Amino acid sequence: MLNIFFKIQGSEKKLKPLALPPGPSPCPIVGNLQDMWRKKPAFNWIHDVMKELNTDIACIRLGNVHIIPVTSPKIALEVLKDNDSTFATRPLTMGTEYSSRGFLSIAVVPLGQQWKKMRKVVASHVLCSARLHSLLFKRREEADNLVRFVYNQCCKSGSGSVVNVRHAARQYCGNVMRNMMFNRRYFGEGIEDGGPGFEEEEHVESLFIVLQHLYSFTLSDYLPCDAIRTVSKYHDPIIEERIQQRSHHHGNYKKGSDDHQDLLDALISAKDETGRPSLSVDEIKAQCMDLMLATVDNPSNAVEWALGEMINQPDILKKAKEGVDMFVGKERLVQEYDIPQLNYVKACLREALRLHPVAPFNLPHVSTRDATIAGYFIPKGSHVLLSRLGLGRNPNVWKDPLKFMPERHIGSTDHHLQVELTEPELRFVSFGRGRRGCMGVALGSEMSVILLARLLQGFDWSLPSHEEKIDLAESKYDLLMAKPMHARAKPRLAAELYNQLIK
Ligand code: HEM
Repeated sequence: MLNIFFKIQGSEKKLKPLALPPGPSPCPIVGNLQDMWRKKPAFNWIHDVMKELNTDIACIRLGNVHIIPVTSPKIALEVLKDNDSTFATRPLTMGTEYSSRGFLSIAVVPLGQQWKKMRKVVASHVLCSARLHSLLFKRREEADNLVRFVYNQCCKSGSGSVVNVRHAARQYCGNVMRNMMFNRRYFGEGIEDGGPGFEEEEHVESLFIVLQHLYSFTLSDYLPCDAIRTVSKYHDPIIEERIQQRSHHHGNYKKGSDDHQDLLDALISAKDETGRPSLSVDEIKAQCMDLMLATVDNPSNAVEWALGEMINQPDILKKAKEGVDMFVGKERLVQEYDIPQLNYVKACLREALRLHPVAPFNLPHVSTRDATIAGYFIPKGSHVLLSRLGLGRNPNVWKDPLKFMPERHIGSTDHHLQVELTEPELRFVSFGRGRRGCMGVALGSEMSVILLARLLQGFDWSLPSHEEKIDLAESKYDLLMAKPMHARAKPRLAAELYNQLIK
């Protein structure tokens, strides 16, 4: 059989064949492609196959590529901890090549000099704690705007109004990143009540289309191209204009004035050892796209699911609200400096990230050489997919895995005092770990906690009339809630607190 790798074992120098992980037998040439297409969505088929074979690691052949899904933390750690450097590159796809302008940015770029350079520039100039700290006021503006936007919807009716939580959450994420990156909330005129205009709707919607298709198993390279063009249509003129301005004001652009730089300024003004700009115009454009894509989906999806689950379990909702009231009170709005106190809110978010990940798999990790994982042969070029779904819902790891139970994250061994959203033990995937781990742990955590905490503190949430439960069904095609979550919001703080947000 072709798929067997012979390994010389110890001093005996006996040839011992290592097998590939178990999997459905592949047809010649196309492998398992036909099976997978017949049984869409692909991730369901893959998880069904693994269940049938009773395995936490499998091998699926798509054409000549070995896809290796993994559903146990032990094996996941073997990949991202013990063999991190072997599995640190990404697949080459048309979609990712296009979205990164020819592999110029970070997240989807294969391991190499370009990835290294961009990761270094972004780590030291863009996502460093000094920069994030200096842009706190922008995140605060957007946290206020979120409350204002929801409040304005409530004011339309005395008993509270039904709010589209998905919409509010996604727009908050888009606003935060637009404000931090481009120093603006709106590409166009915006809307009086704090909500998005046409441009912002189109921007955020296009980001989600790109994300949905980046590594999908379907041949959908054309759809994301349109969406990428739409995002670029908004970003690129701002980037070009800013680069021009900065080159005109070169003389006045003092180093000491770093304080008010937004992320775009930070990218433009980054210098290499010789004092020349580190990044080309294309690299800046690609990196802005990359950061925008990386920011919007996880926090908004986690909060939408968390709040839906919490409305269906009022005890949990009450406990989370009481937590915020106890540490923050009702006299002022919750802020980032409160986050260390908000352990129960963070436990709810961890639970949402575990049970309702935004995507079935982590970003793919491709091996740069042959390797052995869980005693199986993993050939060079394999795509290892840590299953966010399989890990987070693994019944050998989690009791009642399908139940939303934030308590499971409180006081567990590695979280004595502080609940964090990170999960380095990979019992579920939140930010991953290792050299391809998420670069936005601090920002992503802050955004998620503030988004949920502001919604909980600012409003009493309940079911829309005539509904007995929030419908927590998943979409047929992915892991999003089948329908955008709608719930009734009623202001619960003094009117002055909301009114002072109205600009
Ligand atoms: C709750 C929010 C977030 C979650 C759950 C999350 C999760 C992840 C995950 C699972 C990965 C892939 C890790 C891997 O390949 O093993 C990743 C990669 C990445 N994330 Fe995040 N992320 C979040 C927010 C952010 C934010 C706000 C930023 C930046 C503004 C960001 C920037 C990145 C980048 C640049 C990568 C690619 C790293 C690389 O390939 O070298 N993320 N993130």
